[in-house]
Amino acid sequence: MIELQHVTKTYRRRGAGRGGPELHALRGIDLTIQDEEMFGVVGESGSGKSSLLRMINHLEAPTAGRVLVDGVDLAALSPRARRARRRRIGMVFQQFNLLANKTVFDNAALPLRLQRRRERDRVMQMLDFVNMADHAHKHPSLLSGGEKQRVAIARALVTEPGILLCDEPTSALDDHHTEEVMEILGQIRRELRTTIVLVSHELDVIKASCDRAAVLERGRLTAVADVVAPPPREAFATYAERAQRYLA
Ligand SMILES: Nc1ncnc2c1ncn2[C@@H]1O[C@H](COP(=O)(O)OP(=O)(O)OP(=O)(O)O)[C@@H](O)[C@H]1O
Repeated sequence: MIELQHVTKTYRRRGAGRGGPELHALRGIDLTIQDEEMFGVVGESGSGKSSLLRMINHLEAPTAGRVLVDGVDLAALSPRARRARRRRIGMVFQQFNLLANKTVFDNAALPLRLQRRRERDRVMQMLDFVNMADHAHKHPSLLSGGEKQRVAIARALVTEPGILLCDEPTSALDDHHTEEVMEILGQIRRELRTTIVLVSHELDVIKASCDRAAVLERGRLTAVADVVAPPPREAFATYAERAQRYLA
């Protein structure tokens, strides 16, 4: 379970020195995310979505309030214990953040290598899970955006995290690759029983995948909505066919 208890995050405005004006990115957020939920976070640009996500793995520390993950406050741990806990939380980003000079395999293996673990089977298993095992020897420059994101997901999962944080994972992708990535996130949740927190400004993506979603406005939590799934979409053979039907 993830609990945010009256979390506030204040930044010094970019370029402002000490004593300069402050920017309130999050204001008094109270929020509980249950195990195995697919939980959305929506809001306009600058509303605090990424800041909220980065609180959960303590990439950012709250200015006030507490963040508990399975009852543990990461801020109260030693740096070493915090690092160990953080490994139980995976993260994927809009821009994939793959290393260009490493193969798909080496990119996916990176979190294990950092722990001096060589578990080839585990890496291949995760690449297989995201349907990228056949591309293991390739470099990222040869992959489509959707394929890159699938490798980034395999990398995030390789240490078997109980929580996966996704920061705009489909925002750089076209519709087809967005569906592919969202299908995989659904599969992760169903088969690996991972709790997923999904930040997106794309309401369609949240509606199609999440159980509940937090709505942020200028750093405040304005609602936590129970998401009602949309009616099944018509299946179209091609993007062109769908575009024609949608636009007409
Ligand atoms: N490290 C930082 N230093 C100063 N200000 C920051 C920092 N990180 C975020 N901010 C500011 O905090 C506010 C919230 O930013 P955040 O990135 O959390 O919002 P967001 O909803 O994820 O936006 P976007 O969708 O554009 O990524 C913004 O005004 C942003 O400029």
